[in-house]
Amino acid sequence: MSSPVLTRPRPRHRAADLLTAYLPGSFYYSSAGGTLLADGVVTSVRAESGSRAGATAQALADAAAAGVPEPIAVGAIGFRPDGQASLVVPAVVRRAAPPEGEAEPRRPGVGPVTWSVTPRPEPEVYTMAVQEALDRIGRAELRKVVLARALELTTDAPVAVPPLLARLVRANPAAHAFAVDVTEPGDPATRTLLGASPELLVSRKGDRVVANPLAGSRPRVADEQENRRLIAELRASEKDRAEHAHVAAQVAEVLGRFCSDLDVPAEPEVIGTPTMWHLSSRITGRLADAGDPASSSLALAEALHPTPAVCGVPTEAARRTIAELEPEDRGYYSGLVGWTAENGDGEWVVTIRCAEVCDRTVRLFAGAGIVEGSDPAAELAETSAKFRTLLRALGVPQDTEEAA
Ligand SMILES: C=C(O[C@@H]1C=C(C(=O)O)C=C[C@H]1O)C(=O)O
Repeated sequence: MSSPVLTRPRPRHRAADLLTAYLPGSFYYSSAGGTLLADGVVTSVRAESGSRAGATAQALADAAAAGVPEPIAVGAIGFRPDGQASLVVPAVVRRAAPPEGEAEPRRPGVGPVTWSVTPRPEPEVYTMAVQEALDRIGRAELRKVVLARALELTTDAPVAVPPLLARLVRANPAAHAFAVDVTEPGDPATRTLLGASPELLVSRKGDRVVANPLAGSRPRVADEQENRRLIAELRASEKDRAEHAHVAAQVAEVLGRFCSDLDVPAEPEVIGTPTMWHLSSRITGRLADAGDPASSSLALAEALHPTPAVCGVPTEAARRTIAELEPEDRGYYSGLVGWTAENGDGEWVVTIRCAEVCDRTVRLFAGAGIVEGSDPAAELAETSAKFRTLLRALGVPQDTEEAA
């Protein structure tokens, strides 16, 4: 560890100022709970998969012993257990209230930019994979699997991340917006993972925990009457309710191991983002032993990951199916991103509606849950709709969007 860092007593900042102050290399996170901007590195947490919560707790204890006041760890963990992670104890942490859509600073737009878009794999290959997954579900090899696909966008100049992040936050201040430095050796420039996730994996404050799994979706359209029809259809759809029930049941089962009280809604509700409608279950609980390191926010997040919102049921069969049917490695997509404090409090979200930006290239991922009754063409359309969160922030024209 490097020498202790001097931090002044924490001033209150304006959310808009923290967004303006963000530069690639920093960690930004905002949600309805507040805004956080973290800079500098006291320690990088190095840990093998599965033990990241333990290594992070150790790094936080070391930082506190070295004089860092109220240290936190921030970062992202990839989808695969043996995949990458980027977790640090930052030197300076600034916090502010939640972002407000109106009051955001005016930042220059991203465009006009010409993008070349490459779907990976081709849409027909994706629908064939969905059909293969349906065949496996039909043979009872598994009950649910989430299949994802990627879009690679390239332009002729380096992509500016700060205005892109500002547009994501402005478009949906209630989303869990994030930007994380995930640069790897050999990258030609800083690599940033950024996005606006609607899905809370777990948050913890004292002995209170909240998880908000989503699954079961419809695209959101411009016409309000059609939106009302889509919401009613989603609420009534047996297929979507089954897809959602898998996720809510697994999240409740895992949290139940740590909680003395757990409140699981009997029925999902429908929530909206600017681009999608989702079935949602807000699950709340009280930890049996908040002082147990196994109940820190990151330990809970690792225990929950991967939920069937991004993997499937049973988990191992779904993992194998994903490895066999998805040609692209997911990297950080469908992992977790967030922060954890020394006392165990923190907030982690599912890394979706996101992209990795490096130099002139942007890589987007989106997935859809496949269960008995899924239609390959509808699942392809669902992934296209999910790409829109990022495509709109990038200013990609509608016709290019439709081609995706
Ligand atoms: C996998 C994604 O989203 C997840 C899958 C959903 C679904 O299949 O209905 C809905 C919300 C998310 O839990 C994604 O956005 O890439």
